[in-house]
Amino acid sequence: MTSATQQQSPAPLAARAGLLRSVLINPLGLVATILLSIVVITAIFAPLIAPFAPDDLQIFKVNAAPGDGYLLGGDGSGRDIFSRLVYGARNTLIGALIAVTVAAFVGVTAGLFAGYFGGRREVVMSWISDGLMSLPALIVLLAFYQSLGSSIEISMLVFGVMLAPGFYRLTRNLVNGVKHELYVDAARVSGLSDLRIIVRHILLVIRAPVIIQVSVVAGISIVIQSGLQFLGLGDTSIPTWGGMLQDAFANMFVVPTAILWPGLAISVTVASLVLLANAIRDRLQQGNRPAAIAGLPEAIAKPAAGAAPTDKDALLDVRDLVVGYPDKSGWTEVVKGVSLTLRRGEVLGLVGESGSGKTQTAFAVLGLLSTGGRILSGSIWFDGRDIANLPEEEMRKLRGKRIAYVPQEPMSNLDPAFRIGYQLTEPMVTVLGISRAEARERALKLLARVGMPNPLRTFNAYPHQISGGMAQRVLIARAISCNPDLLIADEPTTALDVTVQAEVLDLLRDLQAEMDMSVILVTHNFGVVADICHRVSVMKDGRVVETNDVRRLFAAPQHDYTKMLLGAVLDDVTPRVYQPRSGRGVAA
Ligand SMILES: Nc1ncnc2c1ncn2[C@@H]1O[C@H](COP(=O)(O)OP(=O)(O)OP(=O)(O)O)[C@@H](O)[C@H]1O
Repeated sequence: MTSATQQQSPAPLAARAGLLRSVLINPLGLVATILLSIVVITAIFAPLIAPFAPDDLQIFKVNAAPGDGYLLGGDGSGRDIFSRLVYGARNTLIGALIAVTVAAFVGVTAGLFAGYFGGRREVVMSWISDGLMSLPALIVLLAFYQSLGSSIEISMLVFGVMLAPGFYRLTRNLVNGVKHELYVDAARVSGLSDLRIIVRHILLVIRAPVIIQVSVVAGISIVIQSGLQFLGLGDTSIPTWGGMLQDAFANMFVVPTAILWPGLAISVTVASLVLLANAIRDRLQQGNRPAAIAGLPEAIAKPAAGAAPTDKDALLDVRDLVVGYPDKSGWTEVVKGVSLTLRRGEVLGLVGESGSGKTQTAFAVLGLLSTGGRILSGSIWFDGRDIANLPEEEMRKLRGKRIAYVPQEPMSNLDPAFRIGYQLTEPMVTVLGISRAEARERALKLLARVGMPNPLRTFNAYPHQISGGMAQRVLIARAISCNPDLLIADEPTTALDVTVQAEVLDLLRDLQAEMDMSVILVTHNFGVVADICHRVSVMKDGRVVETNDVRRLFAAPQHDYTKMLLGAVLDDVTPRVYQPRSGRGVAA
């Protein structure tokens, strides 16, 4: 299934290509990119742009005013400030580039290997990193300056090593977060070498925060480098922004404006680097939403509300629901005009082959479509109110309290950091507004009700201390804890073994009858449908091809696709047909 809880896999190539475009759509990102491009182009083409050589002295132009032969005026030695600024960009950027390259190369390489292999390698590298971090960088730079001379390149090289621990820690933590992902295990199983896994599967996934760090560290390097040069610690024969600041400062009372230009160049460059980092971060926080969304016409996303259903017994009435995701050419419809009705106390099975749109229909009702997904048209009437495209704040009030959800993967839906008890009581305290003590009492009763042999032990356990079947029971307990009117269960037994599947289905059936809940059960298993559902809708290619009572559907399927599905299943399996407790169900 395609669900919000599915394992994340590396971003697709299209999304990666979209990063630059999305950064440029962000106004701050665009401004930062333009400014940085100007600085970089200036640095690269300095000899073509600068009208004079940086050390060209003209005795008559000492402290010349702007425009008097020199665009930005002359400095105290009669050199062109503009030309020195242009060449200064080149030297300053080279210094920053050295520091960033060394820091990123050393830090990221060490972080990748320490994070991936762990053990003693990680311990030793972490010691070195901690040791470097404990040194005062400026003092170390001054010491190196004393022993190795005035080369700013060497200073920046040393500074790069001092900055490497920042990259190391970031990379190591990121690698620790992804190295146990299933796709990394799959790469290992398929026989790829560690080096190839690190480069192809890990570095690629963690690259974004590293890029942000590069941007920030480049800014810091420019500031530190300029600071050192301002203090006179650098080769004064080379034009740099820091060196120009020093010259202008010494001459400040004669030409006060001269300090403005290098100051402005440093500030604009550093600010652009920081803004660029922010724009990348903003983009990453949005997820992989394609840039195409922003350009799509709003009108397409407005659903037609239609009239409210007249059947008072209908709790949910989905009409002509169309769900789409943006792609390069517009919208791809994954649900294409689905209509469903669910009466109070009824269990409706939603069946169909993989990719037929069952989960997307269920998620549209829950208001939980993945990033970019929209209800393009149609309506979802829930208890007399159209909830299609309801604001998230309103939807949140419904979810949990009136509409609950049981997912397919129980383990990945429990937070490993919190005890089961907390995860059960939290929604009750928030949604029902009851006290913690009351919620605890209810949670223990619920755990007993869903068949936990020792409710108190489960209440105090962490998710890793219980089995998959127990976790699914916990999630069912959590889903029903606020007495919802509608329960949406998305293949709730698929991840469980066969005996546990039957127990969980029995539990769901009993709870549904006890609480007279309406249930939508998403499944591709006709055995499950026969076991628990009153009615069933069969989906194919985003459409409902047939809706019928379970018995009638099994006895006389109308649509060829239903016949084909049933033919495929019933060859081998005899389903347990549901014995209803209320009059609404299907007679066996
Ligand atoms: N985030 C998404 N972006 C684009 N398309 C998506 C997205 N999520 C799902 N789809 C597409 O929607 C279609 C329906 O998916 P859905 O998850 O509803 O299928 P399903 O019937 O529940 O399948 P399964 O039984 O395998 O869970 C599929 O073609 C899928 O590729």
